[in-house]
Amino acid sequence: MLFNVQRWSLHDGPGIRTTLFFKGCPLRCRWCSNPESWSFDSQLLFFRQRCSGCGACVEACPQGASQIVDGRAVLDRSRCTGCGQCVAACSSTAREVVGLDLPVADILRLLRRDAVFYRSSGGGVTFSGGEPFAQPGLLGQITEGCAVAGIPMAVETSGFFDLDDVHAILDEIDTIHVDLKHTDDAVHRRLTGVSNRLIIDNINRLDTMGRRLTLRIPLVHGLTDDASNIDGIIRLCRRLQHLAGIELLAYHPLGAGKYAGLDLPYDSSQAAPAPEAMQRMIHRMRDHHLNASWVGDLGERQ
Ligand SMILES: C[S@@+](CC[C@H](N)C(=O)[O-])C[C@H]1O[C@@H](n2cnc3c(N)ncnc32)[C@H](O)[C@@H]1O
Ligand code: SF4
Ligand code: SF4
Repeated sequence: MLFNVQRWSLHDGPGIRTTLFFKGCPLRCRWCSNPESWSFDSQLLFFRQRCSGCGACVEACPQGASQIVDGRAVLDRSRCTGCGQCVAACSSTAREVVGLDLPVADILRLLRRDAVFYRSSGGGVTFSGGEPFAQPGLLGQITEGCAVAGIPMAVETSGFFDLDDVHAILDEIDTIHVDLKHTDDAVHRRLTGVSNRLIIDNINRLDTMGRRLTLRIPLVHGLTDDASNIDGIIRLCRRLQHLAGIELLAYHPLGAGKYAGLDLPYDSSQAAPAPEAMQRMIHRMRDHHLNASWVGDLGERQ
């Protein structure tokens, strides 16, 4: 299952791209801008502040998951199946279903339609998410179709996957971006819910296989921008033989509103490091002859 297909994307790799967002992720990064990607199932986003209290959703819901309480709808998520029947009924646009169960043939048709733009711009398709490698069956069928159609492929991954399971898929993918959120395992567990051992192991194994990868570090002030993390990343990168570069991503709050729509808590005190601190980190990495750059929210590079 996907949760979004973004055409004409200019920021997820070279040229004009189509980005496929895979639904489902084994991590729970505190700052994640795509919380609607976490569950592998279709889900309802419900924006209560837009609700007029008309009750149309109560009528439409076959599960009895919606009720009107104090003039506004209340959603019982333990009953909601994400079927989406209430979405069309809601004239206040307070409801949206996330989850696209598209046949692979339709996805490939869409990509082939844009192939002319990929060719003229050096672009292609980018697999993002969520975690694309958490759905190896779907990803494998798409990469196979893209390889036949000659469509260049890139991936944005958390690095948290079983490399032996996705070896053949990786062989088809031209450009690899792997995140490393924190080099300290205990901190990584606290911030993302999982150990970083598999991720670091995969980065080292990909390098040993001769794969050129770009390492991405999301920088959240007070969580991932500490000197020991930056030093750990420098140490790791200096050992890699085929590193294409390091991209520092400053935290942005663009996903904050979606947490409320999913009834998930969000820490709105999170912030990006100051621009001068970002520059200092980049210079520190460059002092170690690492090709580091700062990629802004709109993909602009410094
Ligand atoms: C949404 S993730 C999807 C791919 C994969 N799950 C991962 O984490 O690499 C795509 C990129 O967005 C970054 N990202 C996620 N939330 C962010 C935020 N609030 N601010 C800045 N970058 C963020 C991630 O670090 C990752 O590099
Ligand atoms: S998505 Fe389906 S189950 Fe959930 S509230 Fe709407 S109609 Fe009911
Ligand atoms: S790994 Fe990526 S998609 Fe998953 S929670 Fe972290 S930032 Fe979000």
